[in-house]
Amino acid sequence: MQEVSLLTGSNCRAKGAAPGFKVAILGASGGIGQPLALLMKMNPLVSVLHLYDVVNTPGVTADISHMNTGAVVRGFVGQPQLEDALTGMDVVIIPAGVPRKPGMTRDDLFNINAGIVRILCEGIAKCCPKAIVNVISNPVNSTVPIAAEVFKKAGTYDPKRLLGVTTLDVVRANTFVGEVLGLDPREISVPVVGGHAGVTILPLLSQVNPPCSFTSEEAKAGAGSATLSMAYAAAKFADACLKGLRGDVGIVECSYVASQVTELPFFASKVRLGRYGIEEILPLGPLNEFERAGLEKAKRELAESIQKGVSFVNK
Ligand SMILES: NC(=O)c1ccc[n+]([C@@H]2O[C@H](COP(=O)([O-])OP(=O)(O)OC[C@H]3O[C@@H](n4cnc5c(N)ncnc54)[C@H](O)[C@@H]3O)[C@@H](O)[C@H]2O)c1
Ligand SMILES: O=C(O)C[C@H](O)C(=O)O
Repeated sequence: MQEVSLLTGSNCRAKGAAPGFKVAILGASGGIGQPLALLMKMNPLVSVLHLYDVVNTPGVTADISHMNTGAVVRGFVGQPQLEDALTGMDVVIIPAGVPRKPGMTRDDLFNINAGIVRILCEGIAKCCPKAIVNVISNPVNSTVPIAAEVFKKAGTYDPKRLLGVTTLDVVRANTFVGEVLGLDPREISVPVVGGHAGVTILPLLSQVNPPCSFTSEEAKAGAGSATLSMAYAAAKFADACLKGLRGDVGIVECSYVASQVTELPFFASKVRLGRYGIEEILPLGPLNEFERAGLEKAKRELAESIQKGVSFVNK
């Protein structure tokens, strides 16, 4: 038996796909990309899963492809294969780029990740301009505006289809609130608005469902870098996008999107997803005094991060 050869084939079977959507993960060999690939291979709404990275996708693809779920998996490695990875995709998820090390801010990643996101989005504009794009790469507050500018330049920009993934903030907030209240985190729904960095992450604890109250000490949420919980959050968000595409009703998630909820061009808040991406951006709702002060701080930092992203593409 040649056991070794089982994991060395590059692409797997190209037929027998279940009906469903075509999803690409760009950065699929990374700390987020690999578990995200696993979770998307398990999603019954996915018929074809393309795994793209600049390294290691043949092995990851062969490994994931052995899961006997409906999605057909294909691997693509290196920029010459980017176009094939993207052609025909309904949803593209981008966790490509460097993560931060201790002591760094998410903005410290800008210099490397801005260029990576630009190249990938140029590929999307060319090969699957109608795809729903989920941006995970940090700093999300700038990489989403970068993606928008790239799509504008290519003439393909549709703000309804570009979404920054902030689900991890919601997932964390639900977990922390559940722990404090001694409730099942699946029953908790904390809207987290603003953006995805430092003071721009604004959990609206006054709107927690079921209603509850916190002391200011309890309300200090923690933070940290993540791969596995991020993969879970990204898979949850992508699943919501796919359910929207399928036509399910009442699909609402927080996301960092082109927005008129504030005077800023981008802002994270609850959005309703549908067949064409974002169908409605929901208002912020009533904020308490603490949250109103937080919102002002968040907006100041967000304005700079957005401008930095826009200038990067237009310099
Ligand atoms: N939005 C969020 O909530 C959130 C949460 C966690 C991490 N992140 C961000 O996600 C990104 C990835 O994190 P990670 O821990 O998976 O990092 P990682 O280094 O483990 O993986 C990144 C992958 O991207 C690949 N890559 C690099 N350049 C590429 C290119 N040009 N095209 C395609 N792939 C390329 C790398 O080869 C690597 O496999 C980081 O920027 C991190 O800060 C965002
Ligand atoms: O903190 C990071 O740099 C990664 C990610 O944005 C997170 O919130 O865990």
